Amino acid sequence: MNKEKIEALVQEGKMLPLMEAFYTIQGEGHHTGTSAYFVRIGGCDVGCHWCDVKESWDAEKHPPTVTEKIVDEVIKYSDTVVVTGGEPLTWDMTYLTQMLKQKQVKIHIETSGAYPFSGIWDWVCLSPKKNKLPTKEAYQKAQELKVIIFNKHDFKFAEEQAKQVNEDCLLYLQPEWSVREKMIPLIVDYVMKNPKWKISLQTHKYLRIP
Ligand SMILES: C[S@@+](CC[C@H](N)C(=O)[O-])C[C@H]1O[C@@H](n2cnc3c(N)ncnc32)[C@H](O)[C@@H]1O
Ligand SMILES: Nc1nc2[nH]cc(C(=O)O)c2c(=O)[nH]1
Ligand code: SF4
Ligand SMILES: [Mg+2]
Repeated sequence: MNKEKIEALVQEGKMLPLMEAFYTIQGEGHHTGTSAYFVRIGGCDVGCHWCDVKESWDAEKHPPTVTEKIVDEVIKYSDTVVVTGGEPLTWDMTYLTQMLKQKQVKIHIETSGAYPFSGIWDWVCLSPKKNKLPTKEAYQKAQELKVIIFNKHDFKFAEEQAKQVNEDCLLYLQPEWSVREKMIPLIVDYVMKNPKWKISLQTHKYLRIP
């Protein structure tokens, strides 16, 4: 297939730059501890300095993969998929999620919400970033707000973000991994004083699984 044809299919969401896909345990947030198949799609321009998957940023480094093939792999492993990245909303998620729904898969997304919302989702985990705030639609669709705490100012950012989501949205504070030792005591204290929040830890890193 020539380059133009591939680019056109990627634009339509019929091919996607796939970085990796793996069956594991959801390590973070509301569904922590539950098995799921992860699909990590390359491409992200948000630029978080502490991002733990910087290799995902450049979409050109990840091979355009036929969306049906991604779906065929998912159903071999799990009835639940977590679509992550990179930033999955860089791409049109309509086709991928339609194909997954046809197979009765429960579809979760991990997103910064920074790009136009697309796709049909059973669970939206929104993790807003200061340098590129979520769209209005992302705030409305989020079932879970997961704010990363890198420094003290991030508690204020978390409260501002909590005002934007719908009233049923679950609220999580997650320590940035490299500063976890310093920030966990502050998060513990904050959640005890502000019980609408819960703690989310990257448990897969403690478990040493993908
Ligand atoms: C790698 S991102 C990919 C999905 C999407 N771009 C986003 O940021 O939500 C997946 C999750 O990991 C979180 N994350 C990334 N780097 C982290 C770090 N160093 N410590 C804690 N959480 C991190 C993100 O905030 C997001 O909730
Ligand atoms: N086990 C596991 N759980 C996760 N939850 C969100 C992840 C992500 O990178 O989006 C992630 C991940 O990379 N691994
Ligand atoms: S938005 Fe997500 S993938 Fe993009 S840099 Fe930030 S944490 Fe990494
Ligand atoms: Mg991760």
